[in-house]
Formats: sequence, structure tokens, C-alpha cells
Amino acid sequence: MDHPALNTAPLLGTVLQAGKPTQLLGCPAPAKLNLFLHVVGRRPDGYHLLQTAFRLLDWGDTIDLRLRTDGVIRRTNAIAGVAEEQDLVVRAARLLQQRTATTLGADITLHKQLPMGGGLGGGSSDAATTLIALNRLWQTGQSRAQLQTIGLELGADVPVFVFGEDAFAEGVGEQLQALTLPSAWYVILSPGVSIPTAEIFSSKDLTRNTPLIKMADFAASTTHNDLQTVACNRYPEVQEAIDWLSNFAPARMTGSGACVFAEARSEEQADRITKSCPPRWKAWKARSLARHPLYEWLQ
Ligand SMILES: C[C@](O)(CO)[C@H](O)COP(=O)(O)OP(=O)(O)OC[C@H]1O[C@@H](n2ccc(N)nc2=O)[C@H](O)[C@@H]1O
Ligand SMILES: Nc1ncnc2c1ncn2[C@@H]1O[C@H](COP(=O)(O)OP(=O)(O)OP(=O)(O)O)[C@@H](O)[C@H]1O
Repeated sequence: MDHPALNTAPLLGTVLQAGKPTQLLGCPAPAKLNLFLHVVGRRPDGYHLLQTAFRLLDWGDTIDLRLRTDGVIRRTNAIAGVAEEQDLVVRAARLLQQRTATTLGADITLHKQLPMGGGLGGGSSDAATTLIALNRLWQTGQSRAQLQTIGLELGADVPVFVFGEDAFAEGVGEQLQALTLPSAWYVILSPGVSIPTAEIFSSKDLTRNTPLIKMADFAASTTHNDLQTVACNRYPEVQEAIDWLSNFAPARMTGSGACVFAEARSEEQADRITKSCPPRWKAWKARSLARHPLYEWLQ
């Protein structure tokens, strides 16, 4: 498929008398990959302690936000499989409204591109972009750290998108250290199944005792994704996709699946691999993103 370049220049829209934007259109919500994912323990509340490396991609959803002065928050378009009240963009907006006690609201339009239940963090990234962009639209003055804390209430994957850089993560994924990685092209393959994250984490077959590694040691050869074995046993399509992609480059699953990925040697190789993908699956190429496109919107 063509490289789906992520719009990195949201439109500020018309300006109020006070110089404040009334709409932010095309706000990017990039996908992530988990380059590796080790489950190293479990908290008393059932959440798992992880070590993982997050890589941001220049491919994702986009969100339009239009200011409302009546405090109402609503999603303006239908998204198959996600009811408005459950949508992380609506929940993120309501949480920020509540925490900052703003009287403002928003109409939110979500342009969904990322497969759901794909391990690409789509819903989490949508939530993070909503927090960052509404913080600007509503002028609610939250810092990056404050938005990361609010984001964690919505999901373990939300903070890294607010953090806005490739990161080595620990805890449940919220303890983040910036990671400097060389730029790279990836092929991402969706085997056409949607995998609920909770199902994989709650499996009795999941190993939860991978020894801790140091951030400096996370080279692909010494790491793996603990969730992959469980996902492949339950969803054979994931293993098939890994086997196929492994013909070209080392391949593994991202997050709790279902998508799998491999680093390509070049954009040309990524093109060749995506073009030869069997028709029963979808494949995309994507480039690493050094920083979240909205990084500068937070200090
Ligand atoms: C698999 C990853 O995508 C890796 O980045 C994340 O750990 C998942 O993050 P997420 O989708 O934002 O997950 P959440 O919405 O917070 O949690 C979904 C479910 O996954 C399980 N969960 C999630 C994260 C974690 N560290 N331990 C868990 O056990 C919990 O059962 C939770 O009910
Ligand atoms: N804006 C949203 N986009 C996608 N899914 C959403 C959204 N809001 C709520 N959801 C719910 O979250 C579920 C997981 O979707 P998502 O695409 O984020 O999974 P994922 O890529 O596996 O995420 P992660 O890598 O964070 O586990 C969906 O099946 C859907 O029910």
C-alpha cells in the first residue's frame, strides 16, 4: 500500500477575538510498535509489570476538534465497533474537562486508519492526541507530566504518546526514558484478527518472570515479546503472518497483537515486501518518527 504519510501540520482554523483557535483540524495520532515486550511481574491489582521499547511511527489516525462553548463533548462521526461513550477520544476529553474544570466542550471527528486490537496503540494514541490538542484549544495549561498522569487513567499505553518520543518503558508502561534510535523503515502486517489486550494478559499460559534487562541491552537479539506465544497459540493467523514476514527479515508481534512487524533494510525493500503480501492480509510500510508531531505543543 502507498505510504500513508501522517499529516504533521494541524490546521489552526479561525481565530477568536482573543487570539485563541476555535478549531484544530487533522491532529495526528501516530501508531507505536513495541520493539520488544518482556513481562517481568504482576501488581496486586492484576496489571502486569513490563519492560518494553516504544517506537513511534509516521502512520496513524487523525482527529478534528472544534470548540464548543456550551460544555458539550461529542463525537460527530460513527466508528464501527466503538460506541461514542466508550471511545477513548470522548473519555479523554471528558477527563480533561473534569480535571481542569473548564466550561468549554468540543465536537470531535475521528478519522480512523489504524486497525483496532492491532497492538499499534491506536485508541491510546487517539486519547493522547485529544488530551494534547484540547489542552491547547481550551487553554487549560496542563504540563506534559500532568497530561501523562491523566492519560494513565485511560490506559497504560496513553502516557508514551504524550511523552512524545521513542522510549524505554517500565512499570505498567508509564515509567519512561527517552530512547535514541536510528531512523528505520518498517513493514507492518495485519493478519485480519482483532485481539483484546486483556485476554492475552489474563492467560494462564503467559510467563511473567522474564529477567530484568538494562536499557542499554535491548538489542533485538536478546529480547522477545512474551505476549506473542500466547497470542499465536490462540490466533494461529498471527504465527502464520510472522512466519511469512520472517522470510524477509526478523519478524515479531507488537504489543498484544494482532499486528506483526519487521524492520526493512530500506524503503525499497519495505515496498517490495508490502507488494508481495498475500491478499488475505494487509501490509503497510511506515517510517520511524523521532518525535510526536504535536511534541512542541507541550513544554
Ligand atoms: C500491550 C501494550 O499495548 C504494550 O504497550 C500495553 O501494555 C497495553 O496497554 P493498553 O491497551 O493501554 O491497556 P489498558 O487499556 O490499560 O489495559 C487493558 C487490559 O490489559 C491488561 N494489562 C494492560 C497493561 C499492563 N501493563 N498489564 C495488564 O495486565 C489489563 O488486564 C487491562 O484490563
Ligand atoms: N478511539 C479508539 N480507537 C480504537 N479503539 C478504541 C477507541 N476507543 C475505544 N476503543 C476500544 O479499544 C479497543 C482496543 O483498540 P486499540 O486499537 O487501541 O487496540 P490496540 O492497538 O491493541 O491497543 P494497545 O496496543 O494499546 O493494546 C478496541 O477494540 C475498542 O473497543
